[in-house]
Amino acid sequence: MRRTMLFLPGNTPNMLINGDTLGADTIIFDLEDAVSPDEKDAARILVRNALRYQSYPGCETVVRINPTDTAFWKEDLRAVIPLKPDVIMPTKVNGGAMIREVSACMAEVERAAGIEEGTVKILPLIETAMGVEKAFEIATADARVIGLFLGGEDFTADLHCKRTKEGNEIFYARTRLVCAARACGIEAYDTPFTDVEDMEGLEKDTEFAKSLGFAGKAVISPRHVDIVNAVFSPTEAEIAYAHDVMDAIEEGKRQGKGVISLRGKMIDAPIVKRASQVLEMEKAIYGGAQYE
Ligand SMILES: CC(C)(COP(=O)(O)OP(=O)(O)OC[C@H]1O[C@@H](n2cnc3c(N)ncnc32)[C@H](O)[C@@H]1OP(=O)(O)O)[C@@H](O)C(=O)NCCC(=O)NCCSC(=O)C[C@@](O)(CC(=O)O)C(=O)O
Ligand SMILES: [Mg+2]
Repeated sequence: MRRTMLFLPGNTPNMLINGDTLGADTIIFDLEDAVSPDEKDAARILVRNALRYQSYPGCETVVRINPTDTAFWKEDLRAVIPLKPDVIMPTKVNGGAMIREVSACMAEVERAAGIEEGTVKILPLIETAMGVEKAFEIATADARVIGLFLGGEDFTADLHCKRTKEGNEIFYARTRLVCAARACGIEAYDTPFTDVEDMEGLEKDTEFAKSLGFAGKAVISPRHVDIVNAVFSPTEAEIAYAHDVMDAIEEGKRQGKGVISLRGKMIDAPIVKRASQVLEMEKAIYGGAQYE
């Protein structure tokens, strides 16, 4: 479950220290664009120490590394992989070859550190026109890939267009990523909403991302966590309905029927599939059935 993925700039110790207490499902230690080139070494040491000395219970840990055309990315991997973050996020990913290159370097570091090869996963950040066009190739490039993550700011810069709150300019990229990810049985995660003060805009943007099929969204501020978590969590009514669907389908089975009706609406296999997804989320969030 990755409803919210909170970015923590790697060079800000106060943000790294309490990252897991802010309610996000995932925290992303950033060594890339939130860190200026002359702070890269310091940030790498800080993130390494955070992974070594802090524990982040209940939070997935991701490290966002620098692009493969920089002098930094291999150093990033050598510094953090021995501390076993859950996931590495390569940046400006524009094809499957880049993922294989990162994965090969990760394997080298894993072997040297005595860690089973393949332990640390990959969540590619797709934020170029080429990356969007090659989304499926990226998703299938390596067994470590666990999802696709859209970066709207760099993507619109690459398109030479303005990023707007309405998001028409990223609509194609959003749907393309969701479709490529789901075609491979993995999930897509949406770009952050960058206006820290606009909670109404955040909620609208998050609702829209969810309606397209995204499983979660990045956030840059702890103030955004509750809204994004709420949007990506099933409501009480959705959970109650999912239980009713399961009860109804069981009753239908007893009566030898594949299709039944619940409060005047047809219930068949896709509806049952969606209901079971809601119940899985209920279990993941509440540790069991919350409403029966
Ligand atoms: C935005 C802002 C400067 C606002 O600052 P403000 O000072 O106004 O925030 P306030 O709300 O006043 O802070 C109140 C208290 O919360 C603490 N606090 C704030 N943020 C926190 C946080 N993230 N984690 C933990 N703690 C936090 C703060 O330390 C303070 O604590 P305290 O002093 O104790 O009261 C700040 O949030 C921030 O730096 N965010 C992270 C930015 C970042 O990582 N960007 C890179 C990743 S995105 C990216 O790269 C996108 C992409 O890759 C993809 C694409 O393409 O889309 C691209 O290409 O663009
Ligand atoms: Mg970016």
